[in-house]
Amino acid sequence: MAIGHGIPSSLLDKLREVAKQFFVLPAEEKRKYSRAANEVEEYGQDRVVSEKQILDWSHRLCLKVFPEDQRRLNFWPENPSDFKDILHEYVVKLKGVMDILFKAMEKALNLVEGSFSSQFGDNSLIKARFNFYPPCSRPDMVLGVKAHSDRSGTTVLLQDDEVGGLQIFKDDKWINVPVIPHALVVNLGDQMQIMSNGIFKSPLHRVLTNTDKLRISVATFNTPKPDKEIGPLGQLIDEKRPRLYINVKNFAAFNYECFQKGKVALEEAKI
Ligand SMILES: O=C(O)CCC(=O)C(=O)O
Ligand SMILES: [Fe+2]
Repeated sequence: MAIGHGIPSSLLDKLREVAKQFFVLPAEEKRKYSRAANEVEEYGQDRVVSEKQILDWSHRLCLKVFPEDQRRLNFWPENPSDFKDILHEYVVKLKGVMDILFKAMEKALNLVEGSFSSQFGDNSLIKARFNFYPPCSRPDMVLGVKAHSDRSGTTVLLQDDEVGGLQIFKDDKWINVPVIPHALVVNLGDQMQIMSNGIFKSPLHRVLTNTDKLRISVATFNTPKPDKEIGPLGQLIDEKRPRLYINVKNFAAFNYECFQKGKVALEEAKI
């Protein structure tokens, strides 16, 4: 949980506000931003891959924000009119926070500066995902997001300022993540677990639904460029800590392949 990250509270409030304004628009209006069936970006629900699948109780708007020239601006909401500017301002500031995070993680493990960030490449891929969880009459039956670990390198999450629901799995228990309105939740993803040779963990987490309140969150994922091969840093491999993972390119595709076979990517990447 990061406070003192330097992003003004007023900007975080505005981001949540425009997200809410978009989400409460009529379905017709939101459908303009719907993704194509084979895409994961833009507006929609879980991708349906099987008839037996239980869908998450959420809608999502997923937008590529960096590299800037890869933005698909026609999918960035026109309504509310300040959505685009506020998202841009937020992600520019957040990128700065992400760069500081790399330095802090490198320092924590006594690594040469740039060890992690160079594996991401000069123009790493950053996506913002707006999660909207409508009130749910049967919170005992369905989750807002099923248990998962993030496929990213690093994730920074802006939670709802009032409504909790996020839990992480630690010591065999689900633990509530507290709601601190202007804090950012830093969550490391699978690729950081691999790069750190298992020292940093990519935790399992999930989101509960609730009966009477809408919840909003904005998750921003920083991912190495797909053509970059990532793997455990040489500086973190020695006799006491042998290499735990193979090198992987395009982890998103690797993950999807594993998922199709009913396997877990982090397990498949183990030596
Ligand atoms: O809504 C949240 O608090 C978490 C969402 C999440 O885990 C995700 O988008 O990967
Ligand atoms: Fe997540």
